[in-house]
Amino acid sequence: MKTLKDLFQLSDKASKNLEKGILAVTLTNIVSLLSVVVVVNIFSEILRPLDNEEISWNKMWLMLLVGILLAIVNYFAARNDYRKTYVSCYTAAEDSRLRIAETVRKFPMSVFNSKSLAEFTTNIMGDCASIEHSLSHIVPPLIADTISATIVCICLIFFDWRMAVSIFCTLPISFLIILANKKLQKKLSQRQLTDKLKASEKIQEYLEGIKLIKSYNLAGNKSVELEKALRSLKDSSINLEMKTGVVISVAQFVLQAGIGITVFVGTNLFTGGSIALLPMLLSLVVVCRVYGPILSILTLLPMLEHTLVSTRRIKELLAIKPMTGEETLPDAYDISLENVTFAYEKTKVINNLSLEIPEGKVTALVGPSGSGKSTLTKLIARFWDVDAGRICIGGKDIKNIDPENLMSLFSIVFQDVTLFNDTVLNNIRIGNVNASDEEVMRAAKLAQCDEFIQKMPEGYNTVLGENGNTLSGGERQRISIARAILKDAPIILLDEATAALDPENEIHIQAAISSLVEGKTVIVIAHKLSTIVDVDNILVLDKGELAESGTHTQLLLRNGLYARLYNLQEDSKKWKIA
Ligand SMILES: Nc1ncnc2c1ncn2[C@@H]1O[C@H](COP(=O)(O)OP(=O)(O)OP(=O)(O)O)[C@@H](O)[C@H]1O
Repeated sequence: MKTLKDLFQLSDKASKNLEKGILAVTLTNIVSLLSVVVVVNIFSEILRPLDNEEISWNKMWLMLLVGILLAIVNYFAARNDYRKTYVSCYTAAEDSRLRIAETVRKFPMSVFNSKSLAEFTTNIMGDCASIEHSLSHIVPPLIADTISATIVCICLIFFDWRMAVSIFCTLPISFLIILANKKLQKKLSQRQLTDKLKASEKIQEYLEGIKLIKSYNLAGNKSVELEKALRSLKDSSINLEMKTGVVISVAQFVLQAGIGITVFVGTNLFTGGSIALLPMLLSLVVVCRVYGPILSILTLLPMLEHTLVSTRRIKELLAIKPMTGEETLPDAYDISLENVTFAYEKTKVINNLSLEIPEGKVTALVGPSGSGKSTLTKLIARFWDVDAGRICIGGKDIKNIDPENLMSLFSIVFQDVTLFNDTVLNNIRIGNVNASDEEVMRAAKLAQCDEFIQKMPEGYNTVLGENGNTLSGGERQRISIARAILKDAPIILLDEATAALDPENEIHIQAAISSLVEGKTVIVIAHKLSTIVDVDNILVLDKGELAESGTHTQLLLRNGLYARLYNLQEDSKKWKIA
């Protein structure tokens, strides 16, 4: 019952259609049982001459009319059943998928740390498909069959209670067998779906790491892991099917023993003269017709249990609290951190950090690897919420600003650039979806992209392919800068934009960045300290704390961590590969 409630709660629109669908299936079932009554009545009339009685043609015509009416009702009910059921199942799946996609967008990044991409894909595609299937193929027949079997049972009790008892006496035992195995069924379903998820993760890992696997000759090792996951999935799937199959078969066998009991009881009652031929025949026909829906209930119940796992996973996902905030955006863009502490899991990455980043100036973040530079920029953009302290922009605590609104204040150039399988024009337009073609091209020119884009087969209309694999690292970064220029946000976060580039590309990128940062509040994470010697302010982080701050000259004079890092880099320029 709880499973059904959960399923219905997933989509209001779908559940309304589903109710109509269920009503239609019930009607179809009842019509098909009534048509048996009509046929039996016609036969009993045809057999009358054997008892030297006259056929009642009035009754025959009435039965014929009822038969035609039932056929018409059956046609419309079946049509409605089909339409409403399928509309509702696809609506529910669409609603769930859209709700998940919408909710996922607002999740704090901590959720992505604890859940793999394969898990999200499984939730959005696999679990929703499972709900789709259960709403189209399990729930309507299950409810409708239960209603129609109950109605038949009640009618039969009034018609002849002895026949009713013989028809339904095995039913409670069959249900007990199914219910007694509910726990086992749940365990097996859970295991199979977990194995399915593991297999998806392994396939994704294998495909994503294919370059690495080839270069390190890991094909053997990695495919062993993949094979193991797939074998485990096969085993748990077979286990689930076999054990469920055995339980269902036993329950169905017990139920069908009722046919023999009905024949035995009916014949005895008839030969004993306590039941007429017609009611006895009717009971025998009904036993065959009503067992169809009951057998299907016995099969559908375990399948519904399987859906419960998917429904629960989707409910859990939708229950994750998104980041919220009601305050309006600030008018000023100076950034201040007050005693900020943050840990990804347990280890503190930012430790009681306080600092100021002035508006309209360039501030560089430097420090040894792992000192928390990237983390700090992610906290400023509210990808994560701080554990203690606060971060303010223009005096407003960012925890009180809706993250999506807040994002409009930032243009971010990440180290790894994501490109979509779309035209160059549309890939840049991600910075501002309302920008005209001319505006996109202007941003591309400022970001030094125009030259290489013009050389592409179809210029700005060239489709980049899967993640823009055909572009060089420098070209990807320039596209990313063009996006940021197009967004024209007041705060720029630059994450190592010039790392690992050849000198020519670096000159292009520096020119692109100069266009981007003009008049903005800029935070740049720099590993190449030579690129930031002229910036307004340098913040040196060490183990999540502010070690030093000042201009390049001030910091060199201080002869502390910055001076050490700078001198090390200057020395490393003299290194050669022997
Ligand atoms: N998503 C994450 N989940 C868990 N730990 C993380 C995550 N991202 C970073 N860390 C850890 O937090 C610490 C700080 O990482 P961060 O990337 O902020 O440092 P960084 O100074 O930018 O380093 P680098 O210069 O090498 O990029 C590191 O120990 C890192 O392993």
